[in-house]
Parts: sequence; structure tokens; C-alpha cells
Amino acid sequence: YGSTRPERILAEVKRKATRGDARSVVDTIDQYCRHQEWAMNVGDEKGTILDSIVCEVKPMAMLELGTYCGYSAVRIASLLPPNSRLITMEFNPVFAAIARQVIAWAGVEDKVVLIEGPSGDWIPKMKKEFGLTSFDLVFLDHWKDCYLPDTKLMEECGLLRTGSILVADNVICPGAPDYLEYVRGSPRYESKYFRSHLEYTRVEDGIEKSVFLG
Ligand SMILES: O=C(NC/C=C/[C@H]1O[C@@H](n2cnc3cncnc32)[C@H](O)[C@@H]1O)c1cc([N+](=O)[O-])cc(O)c1O
Ligand SMILES: [Mg+2]
Repeated sequence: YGSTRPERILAEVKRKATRGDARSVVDTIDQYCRHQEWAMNVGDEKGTILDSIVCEVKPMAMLELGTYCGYSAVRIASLLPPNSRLITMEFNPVFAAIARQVIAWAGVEDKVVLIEGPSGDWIPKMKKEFGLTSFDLVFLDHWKDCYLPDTKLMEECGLLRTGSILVADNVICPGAPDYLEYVRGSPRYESKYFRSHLEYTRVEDGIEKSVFLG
């Protein structure tokens, strides 16, 4: 009977990755998705760009929109300073259940809070639910037409402070043109494009890093 792609990715992690070793979970997923079946993880090439930004920012409070199988949650969590948290949102219960197991296998569950539900509903509740003032770093990797509305919602809910950084995957492929136009055109953002390739392919894609100026 047909398993889902995320279930096959989890099975591969349990078969090949070393329990408690986040790096081996990341490498196992990259190998599988490069050689067996493609999946929409940020991947190894764009992942190193994301890694460098996480290491530069050293966020105490980080948000990820769109957990999927948990690949980037594991990648990010393995680089977070002690006592910092990644909150990651996923509204598909099947994907959320897989991601929880991938995160646990990697041994980073104490750094990751996975919220199951739609970002649009949860963003307005973040401050109260988590005693947050603002996010130091946000990784956007969910539906591409949600990037802009969710960014505006985070602004309105006071979740961004002067210096908060937005990192958006796929700004070229599949593309997020309205988001790109907004962060590049707005005087409230200082935006920079990191050219790369769509995960596991030679197609151009890139990551946009945008600093909120307040
Ligand atoms: O479509 C892509 N990503 C969408 C990712 C979507 C993921 O975020 C969740 N989600 C969506 N809105 C949500 C709102 N709230 C919570 N989770 C949400 C979905 O349940 C899914 O797990 C994509 C596509 C390609 N591609 O080459 O086609 C490459 C990529 O790197 C991609 O990221
Ligand atoms: Mg992506």
C-alpha cells in the first residue's frame, strides 16, 4: 500500500541516520532526496546559506513557517545557542506527526516547539501563548502566497523589532513575487538576495534575507 513521501523520508532516517545526531539526519534526508526521490526541503546548498545566517544572528527566539518533514527545523536547531527556541508551524497533521519523529530522532526536541495549525491563526496568539516580545529570526518556507500576508501580520502583531531578520526560501522557484517586491521596495526593510539553486537540482533559486528596520 502506498506510503506518503514524508513517511518514506522518516523510514530512511530511522534506517540510516544515527539517533541523536542532527547532522546525520540532515545528511540522510539530503542523500535520499537527491538520489531516491525529490522533496521540498531547503536542501544542502541553500541550507548552508541558512546555517550562516543562523550562526551570525544567534537567535534566542526563532520562528519557522512550514515545518514539512522537519529537515530545516533539525538543521536550525543544531545551530541554536543554549536556552534559545525554534518555534515551527505546520498545519498538515500528517506532516506534523512525521516532523515530530524526525526532530526527536535528531535529538533536538528540547530546542524545537512544533505548533500544529495555520500560521494565520497562530501568529496573532504568539505573544500571549509564548510570552514572546519579538522574533530575532524568521524562516519563511510555507505556501509562497502566504509569505507576504504573514509578514504583514507579524508586523501588525508587533512580532518584529528593529533588527529582526526574515529569511525566505524559494523567492525565485517557485517564487514569491509579491513578497519580494514588498521587502525590496519598502523603506522598512534592508533586503539582500543570496543566489543558489532549487534543492537537489540545477534550477536557479535563492534565499532573500531582509532586515526589519522598524
Ligand atoms: O511549495 C513549496 N513549499 C510549500 C511548503 C508548505 C509546507 O508548509 C505547510 N504550510 C503551508 N502553509 C502553512 C500555514 N501554516 C502552517 N503550515 C503551513 C504545508 O502543510 C507544508 O508542509 C515548495 C515548493 C518547491 N518546488 O520546487 O515546487 C520547492 C520548495 O523549497 C518549497 O518550499
Ligand atoms: Mg522551500
